[in-house]
Amino acid sequence: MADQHEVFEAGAASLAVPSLRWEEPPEGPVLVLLDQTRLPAEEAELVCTDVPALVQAIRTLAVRGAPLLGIAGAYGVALAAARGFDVDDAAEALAHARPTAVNLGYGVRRAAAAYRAAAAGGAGAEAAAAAALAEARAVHAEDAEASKRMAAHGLALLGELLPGGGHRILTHCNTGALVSGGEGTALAVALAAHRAGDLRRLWVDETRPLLQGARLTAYEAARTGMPYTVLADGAAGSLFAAGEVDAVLIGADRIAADGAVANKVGSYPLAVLAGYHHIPFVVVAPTSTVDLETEEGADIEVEQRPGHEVTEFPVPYVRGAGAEAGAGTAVAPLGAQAYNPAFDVTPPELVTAIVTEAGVVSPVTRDGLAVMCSTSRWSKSRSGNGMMAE
Ligand SMILES: CSC[C@H]1O[C@H](OP(=O)(O)O)[C@H](O)[C@@H]1O
Repeated sequence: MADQHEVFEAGAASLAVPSLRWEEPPEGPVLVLLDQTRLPAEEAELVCTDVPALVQAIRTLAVRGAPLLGIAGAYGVALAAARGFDVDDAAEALAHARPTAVNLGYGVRRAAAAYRAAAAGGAGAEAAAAAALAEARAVHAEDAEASKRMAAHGLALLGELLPGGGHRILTHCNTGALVSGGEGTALAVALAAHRAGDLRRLWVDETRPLLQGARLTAYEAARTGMPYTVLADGAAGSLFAAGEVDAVLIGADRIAADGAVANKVGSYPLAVLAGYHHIPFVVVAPTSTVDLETEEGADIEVEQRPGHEVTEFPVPYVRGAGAEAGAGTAVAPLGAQAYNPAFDVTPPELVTAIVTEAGVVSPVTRDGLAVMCSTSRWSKSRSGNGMMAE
């Protein structure tokens, strides 16, 4: 168990244990998750033996982050198939566990399509389950490769936008290895800059209400030796005003065909601040996060989460006492109403560039995104029922 005050040796891996792994103990296959609601105080693992357990883990953000949700969803289908549960029911439950991150449905559909194709081809239950697992592993491996490519494209973009190095990067929420098959999306770019000696400061928005920044990005930054400072979300404006931010790097949960970006709530205000202060606002996401079938930002379903996440300090997320109402420490009067959207949507005109594994789109246009997605290794079928190799 890591002591959250432990100073990790510079250059350590960003995670002590993988964010997720498939295991096949004698009693049957399981999906082992690093429980992100317990970090940074505990590196606790959650063993999922069935789909309801995985759905609950997704809903409570024990496993979270768009790319990792796609990977977890694919393994969830494989788990259902391997344990003889109904794959169609499993796919439905997993795909609807959280509404905004498009990756979740994409990963589920890929594994379910592989299972169904095998079954339709005459494969028995065991072989069809193996096909679903192989597809889940492919989703996992592709995301790891995409993470490497995004880091390289993002580092090159920073070099163009900010010649001279010494970048002061502000980031929001958590977009590192905890959300990826590799080292993440936006945080992987910051880590690449750090390894290149070009990261002067990583400003880490705490990211209320669930504190993915203060808890998770700080955990990853400490482990990798990045020079980081945590700040209250409301303090970001004064950093821009003081000229202390050179670029904003964030992730995404769904990018609409027009380039509108759904990301953790608090991202849109950062985009407005960056625009006002003429600071690059860069989104880093794999093409699996681009949803060409959602025309524009207004069409993106933004997840509304329980009010107690706002009205109670998330002590459960520090002590791991669970995520239900009443488990935290009330900071608002009992019965207070709360507005708690998990995400907001940034219009394309406020986005300087979108970095994907297939390259960089800037300026952000509908055509630019469509071309980018068509050149990536996987291109979404227009029917939206999954991914097809070109
Ligand atoms: C690069 S995906 C990470 C993305 O997911 C986070 O949402 P959540 O913590 O609710 O899963 C946030 O939007 C991050 O940008």
